[in-house]
Amino acid sequence: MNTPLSHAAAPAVRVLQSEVLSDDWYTLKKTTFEYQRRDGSWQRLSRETYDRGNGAVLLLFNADRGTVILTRQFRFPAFVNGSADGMLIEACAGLLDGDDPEACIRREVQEETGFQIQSPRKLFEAYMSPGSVTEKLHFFVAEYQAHQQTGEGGGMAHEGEDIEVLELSLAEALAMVHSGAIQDGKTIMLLQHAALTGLAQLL
Ligand SMILES: Nc1nc2c(ncn2[C@@H]2O[C@H](COP(=O)(O)OP(=O)(O)O[C@H]3O[C@H](CO)[C@@H](O)[C@H](O)[C@@H]3O)[C@@H](O)[C@H]2O)c(=O)[nH]1
Ligand SMILES: [Mg+2]
Repeated sequence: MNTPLSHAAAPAVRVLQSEVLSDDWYTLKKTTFEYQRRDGSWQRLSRETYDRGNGAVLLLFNADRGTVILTRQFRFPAFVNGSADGMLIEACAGLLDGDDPEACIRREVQEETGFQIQSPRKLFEAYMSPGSVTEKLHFFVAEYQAHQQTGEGGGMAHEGEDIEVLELSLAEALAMVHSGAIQDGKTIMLLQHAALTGLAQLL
């Protein structure tokens, strides 16, 4: 067994050829490259990568009430992969679209939930599906008070968004993770982080 740092130096990669397979919405490429294995030998590989940029996600919470705000919306990829109605419960999230992660998540929270947040706190960053999707997600938390909800949320109807805003206790949300009612990875990560830390210590 090796220590985690035994292959920490940047791996040697020689990109030989890259081909765009689809760029109708975001970009799917097929790239052929040579990778130097740990024993020094070079191996030719081919991988498809779907590049839709990076994203940000935020858990809105109220420590006094013990609650969180989540969203519920139709996700077609989940629908084609076994979700009965395709409706997923998620923390508010969006694609960076050229913004920095904090500006992005402020905008998305406003559009999707109607809340205007004060000071989001960055927790960590994570690759969510690194075998094929390039995306890195920036994780945030922010405390909310009822008076900060200045709009209805719901997302951008002209872009096809139809987002329901839910307020749940953290305990209810965690029970929904265990029952399978919440099946979105980023949301499970944030809820479990909140459970480990405790809502009062999240900020
Ligand atoms: N026309 C078209 N529109 C699309 C397509 N794919 C996405 N959209 C639209 O692009 C917008 C993206 O909305 P955002 O709120 O910015 O992103 P998101 O889909 O919520 O993404 C968040 O969740 C993802 C899934 O967990 C994350 O991957 C992502 O990083 C982010 O956190 C939505 O209006 C959606 O309908 C497509 O193939 N075609
Ligand atoms: Mg979104």
